[in-house]
Amino acid sequence: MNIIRTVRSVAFSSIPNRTLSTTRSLSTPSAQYTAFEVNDKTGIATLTLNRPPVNSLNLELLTEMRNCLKDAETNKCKGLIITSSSNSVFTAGLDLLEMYQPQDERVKSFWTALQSMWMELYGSKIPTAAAINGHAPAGGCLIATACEYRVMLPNFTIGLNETLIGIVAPKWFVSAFLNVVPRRVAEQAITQGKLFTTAEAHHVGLVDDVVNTKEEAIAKCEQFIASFKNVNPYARALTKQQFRIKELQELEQQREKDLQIFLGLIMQPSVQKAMGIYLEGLKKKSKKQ
Ligand SMILES: CCCCCCCC/C=C\C/C=C/C(=O)SCCNC(=O)CCNC(=O)[C@H](O)C(C)(C)COP(=O)(O)OP(=O)(O)OC[C@H]1O[C@@H](n2cnc3c(N)ncnc32)[C@H](O)[C@@H]1OP(=O)(O)O
Repeated sequence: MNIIRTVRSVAFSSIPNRTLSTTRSLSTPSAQYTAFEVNDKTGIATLTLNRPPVNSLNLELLTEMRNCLKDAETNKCKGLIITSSSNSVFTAGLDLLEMYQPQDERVKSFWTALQSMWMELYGSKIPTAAAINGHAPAGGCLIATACEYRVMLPNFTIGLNETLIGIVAPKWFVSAFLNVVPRRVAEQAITQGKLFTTAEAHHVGLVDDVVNTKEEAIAKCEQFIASFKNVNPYARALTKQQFRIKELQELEQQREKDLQIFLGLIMQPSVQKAMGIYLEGLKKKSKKQ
């Protein structure tokens, strides 16, 4: 597969209009798990998650994502689309191997990188959209709900399934979910660890649209971003901020406490045991396929 490397530090305004090739991707040697392209004509950036087999979010992928998000904003892109290079998985959520029998310093960096990536995405000044072209459990759902718009392909699943693994979705995972579905639906689903099918997710409003192909999904995201073309970007950003500032400030002020709560929970022997069993189940299933 062709891996497109991350574009860094390229002012969108400095990219000339070209008729033949309409996307630009510059490479940086450190981008391993993401492709980041800016469409010369539309100014829309696409961040493609590319960590086979399931785009599980490890420290390095989270760090790359955050860098791409910062670049998109710094370079004044018109909007940002997140999608996956896989045909069946948007992202399998957090890499369980980062949390199972972890090394002390690494697991702290991992959680801190997740907090930073989420704050960057949730608080992004530019319009953000998720083209969900595969399963999006837990951390996958977190990324989708941090965006302003979601479109999903049929017959996949999305939701916060943490309780099924014996862990707890932190408050900021839940608050973003609550932005898009009614409280009653959210409470029931998250306590059950429910993974919604695409059709169910659409029915409850967890995703805005359903389309059949990745290309259509990207086109829908582009339409959503283009819907702001007559809106002043500064006014838009400040208005968005009013909706999101509370969750952002809450996490910013409590980052260390949030980290300690996370460590306290995942380091419990019963949680480690449950995670080990869950991982074993995934591996057995994967071998059978
Ligand atoms: C009071 C407040 C307290 C707050 C405390 C906070 C604590 C909260 C902590 C964490 C929050 C957690 C968030 C998460 O995101 S946890 C991850 C949840 N993800 C999942 O449950 C998804 C698991 N995966 C799947 O269901 C499937 O893999 C799939 C549907 C995504 C894709 O299926 P398929 O294409 O059939 O792939 P395989 O299942 O065969 O998997 C291939 C390969 O990948 C491994 N794998 C899958 N998912 C993960 C993962 N999330 N992490 C690591 N590895 C994963 C799988 O084991 C296979 O490996 P292989 O056998 O070695 O090939």
